[in-house]
Amino acid sequence: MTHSSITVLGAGSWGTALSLILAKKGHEVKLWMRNQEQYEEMNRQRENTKYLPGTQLHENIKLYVDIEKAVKGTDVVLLTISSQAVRGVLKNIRSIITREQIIVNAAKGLEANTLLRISQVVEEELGSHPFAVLSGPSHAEEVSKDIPTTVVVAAYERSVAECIQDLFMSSYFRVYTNPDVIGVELGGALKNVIAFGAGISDGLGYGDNAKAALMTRGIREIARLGSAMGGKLETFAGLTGIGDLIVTCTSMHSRNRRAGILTGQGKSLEETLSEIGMVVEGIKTTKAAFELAKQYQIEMPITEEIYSILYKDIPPRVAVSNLMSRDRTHEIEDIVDAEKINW
Ligand SMILES: NC(=O)C1=CN([C@@H]2O[C@H](COP(=O)(O)OP(=O)(O)OC[C@H]3O[C@@H](n4cnc5c(N)ncnc54)[C@H](OP(=O)(O)O)[C@@H]3O)[C@@H](O)[C@H]2O)C=CC1
Ligand SMILES: O=C(CO)COP(=O)(O)O
Repeated sequence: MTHSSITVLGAGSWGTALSLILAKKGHEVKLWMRNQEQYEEMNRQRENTKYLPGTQLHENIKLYVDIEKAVKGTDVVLLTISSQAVRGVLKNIRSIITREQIIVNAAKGLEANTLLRISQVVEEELGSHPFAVLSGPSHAEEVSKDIPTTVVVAAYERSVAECIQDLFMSSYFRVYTNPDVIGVELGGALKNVIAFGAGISDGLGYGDNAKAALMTRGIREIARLGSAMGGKLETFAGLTGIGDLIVTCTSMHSRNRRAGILTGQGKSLEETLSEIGMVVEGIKTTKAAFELAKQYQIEMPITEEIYSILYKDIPPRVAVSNLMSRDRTHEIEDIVDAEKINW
């Protein structure tokens, strides 16, 4: 196996877990963080006590606060900061990064003020650049314990997708490829909205029926908007769509779901975010998805109600009642013309 050097931008839970996979495979990892205190603490403890406690950092992981030193000369640059931070970080590396370095995005969100996918943000900031996106059902807490996990990598060029597939593949981390960059990006971002909703349902004390309803109707919303925006329907039935939806709607590791639970229990958004203390991508992505639904004229009732809870202070129970009292409809009428169905 040839060994590569990889820059990981963002030492949160995901950046640390992905660094561990790569380091254990013998790659040289340069893990960058912006915070000097975190850098000193992590260097001392060889552990990310804030974002991923309980896992020792592998010796192949070197820590950096100087972004120039972290980015210079590596083969791959992995983005593991929150989606809203990506543009700012890219601006800082614009004059350092070269076209030989593949950018891999692992953040799952949409840029709130522009409604752009991360690949579009990369293109705006760096122009045409080799790019891949890594997504799928993969909680950092489990990956860092070598628990079997599957993900998908999408890129415009097959060689780039396969290069990143080979980079990450291990005995416990299985990587599939997919040419559908738009679908993989949107699946990963939009599932956070539904996971937040699933959490609200749990916080209200509802049961498994309500959760199953949200997940099933939720994936339809994701697929409707995602395909209107250029993603392939099959992608949303895969790891980035239904796969990630299952894991985030059901796992207590999910920050989106946990934030939803606190919201359903009546906590304010401020209280919720301070209690979670980590990035909750679904909050900003809900707003972006709501606006995109309007732009593409796509019906997304669950997303609209979650938007109302978050941005119009509608009580969660009222939002549920709004969903349950919608006009009767056919289950698949948005895909098949109801008049043409053979009863
Ligand atoms: N955790 C997981 O299991 C998974 C997460 N993801 C995705 O990965 C992305 C990161 O999530 P995760 O690691 O969990 O988040 P965390 O909350 O654990 O960490 C976020 C990291 O981003 C850094 N950051 C935030 N803003 C900036 C900025 N402006 N400049 C530089 N660094 C910044 C934080 O640094 P600081 O401490 O200085 O604020 C921190 O290191 C998200 O998009 C998430 O959806 C995807 C799959 C799995
Ligand atoms: O995307 C994830 C797992 O696949 C992480 O989800 P959360 O951000 O909700 O924790």
